[in-house]
Amino acid sequence: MKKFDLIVIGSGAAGLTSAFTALGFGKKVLIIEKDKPGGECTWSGCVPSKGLINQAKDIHIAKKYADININSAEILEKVRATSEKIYTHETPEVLEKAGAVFVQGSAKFVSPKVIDVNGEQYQAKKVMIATGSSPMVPPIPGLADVPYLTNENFFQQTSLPKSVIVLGAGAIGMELSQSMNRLGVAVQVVEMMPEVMFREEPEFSEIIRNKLEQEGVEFALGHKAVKVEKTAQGIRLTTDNNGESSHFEAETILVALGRSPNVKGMDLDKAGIEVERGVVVDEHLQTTAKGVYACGDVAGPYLLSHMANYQGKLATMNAILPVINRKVNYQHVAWTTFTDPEFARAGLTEAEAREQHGDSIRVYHYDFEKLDRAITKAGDFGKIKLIVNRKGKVLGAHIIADRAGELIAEVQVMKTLGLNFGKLQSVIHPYPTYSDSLRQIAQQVYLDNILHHPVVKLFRKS
Ligand SMILES: Cc1cc2nc3c(=O)[nH]c(=O)nc-3n(C[C@H](O)[C@H](O)[C@H](O)COP(=O)(O)OP(=O)(O)OC[C@H]3O[C@@H](n4cnc5c(N)ncnc54)[C@H](O)[C@@H]3O)c2cc1C
Ligand SMILES: NC(=O)c1ccc[n+]([C@@H]2O[C@H](COP(=O)([O-])OP(=O)(O)OC[C@H]3O[C@@H](n4cnc5c(N)ncnc54)[C@H](O)[C@@H]3O)[C@@H](O)[C@H]2O)c1
Repeated sequence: MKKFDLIVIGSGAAGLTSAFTALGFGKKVLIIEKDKPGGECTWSGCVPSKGLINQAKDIHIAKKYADININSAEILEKVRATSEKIYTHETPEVLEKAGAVFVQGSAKFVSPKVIDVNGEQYQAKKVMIATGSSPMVPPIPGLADVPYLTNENFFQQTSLPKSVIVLGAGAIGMELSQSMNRLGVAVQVVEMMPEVMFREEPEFSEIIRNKLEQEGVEFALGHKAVKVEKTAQGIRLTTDNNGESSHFEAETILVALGRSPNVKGMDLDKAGIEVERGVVVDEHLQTTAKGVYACGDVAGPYLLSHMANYQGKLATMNAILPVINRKVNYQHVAWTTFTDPEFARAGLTEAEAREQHGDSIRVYHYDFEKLDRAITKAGDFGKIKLIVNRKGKVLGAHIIADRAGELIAEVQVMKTLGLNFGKLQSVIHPYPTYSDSLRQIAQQVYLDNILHHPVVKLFRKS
């Protein structure tokens, strides 16, 4: 039986980070992958979705100036070419050149440290589960009998449909709905919650929905999908809205209702590895089997590429260098939804901040109507909400703006390093820039820090 320091199962964002971390420490690493390396991010997630979003944005702008003939077959070809380009950094040859052994096939546990692939067994001192997640397809009557889309087959289509029902107004539903609509597809979004992106700052979710509605995306909120039928033209969806039935028709349906961890067929029970919402891990990312770790979507709780990287590195260090044994820390998590405008977030919503810190929090609202850079580009829209504690340290930030994903990074630095946001007022920002908005908010935080200082308060009272 071939022996390794670390066996990594899965080579998406989490598995690749894990493998490269261990290789960096000179460890003998086996990567087992049932498909091509790269995982969801490269083939059916971040990369192709952003490829589509960017092309749809270009076309949306161009349509203001000219009649554009949209060829969705060509657009999807370009999207796939982008994935192939990223893949050139992740091929089995690249992985083997970096020192890993790559085996193609589905991994199954024989015992905690022995893995079977295609009938051959491999042993390791430590094992990393990084098998990702798959679209969650609930047992809605009739759904299994119609040819539905998920992120897994969406980017493989030869062309876009004329009309689509998008089930779910989460990150996938919102990003793909806007892009498809901009590319000429009639889009109806069906969401069971009363607002889109229900985990986000509510007033910001509403803004982003209004933006998509203005462009022509239709929303049915508070509608739970209950039945799907095939029709001559495509499909018919029945929903339940507080006991009332409604019907929606379209050529096809896209299911974007959340994710399930990829654990089927892995015989995790033979290794004593427990699964609940994902593979159960402790604060060191070790599973219920000693020496077996898990990272990325299969473990959760944040199903994001950068969190897969973060966890992949931490879990691997804990596995191969046990003296380190760091605890996972989710205090400073940020993400961006790549609608146009983008919607970025770091930390708590206002309600969460109030619940945890009481009414001592301070909330700042900033509108790009005040920002010279935005004024120079007519109609440039942007809003920022910043929540700080009584000391001026960031608890949460929410930004809707062009390139909000870049802007949030500056807030994220202040937040993660525990810096008083008011200090940013003394940092020279180029003019005219979007990031100058953050300096302007910092100016206000700085002044309020002074006004809220106990000594100043005393003087102001007297
Ligand atoms: C449409 C869409 C857009 C997204 N956009 C973003 C974004 O903009 N930003 C962001 O941060 N996140 C985004 N995400 C989420 C991101 O794609 C995932 O969080 C990330 O890819 C998870 O990485 P992973 O390594 O955990 O899993 P995966 O990338 O799924 O990798 C798991 C790998 O394991 C392999 N595997 C599974 N089972 C086995 C087995 N038994 N044996 C061997 N191999 C196996 C799979 O083939 C796969 O290659 C998006 C997701 C979707 C669906
Ligand atoms: N830009 C990004 O970072 C990005 C982009 C896309 C996806 N992702 C990741 O992928 C994950 C999965 O995305 P997703 O959009 O599939 O899931 P999600 O959990 O974000 O959204 C699913 C939505 O479906 C709704 N829903 C569930 N059952 C329903 C039913 N029967 N009828 C109507 N609505 C129903 C839910 O209320 C929810 O709003 C996200 O959690 C995110 O972490 C990230």
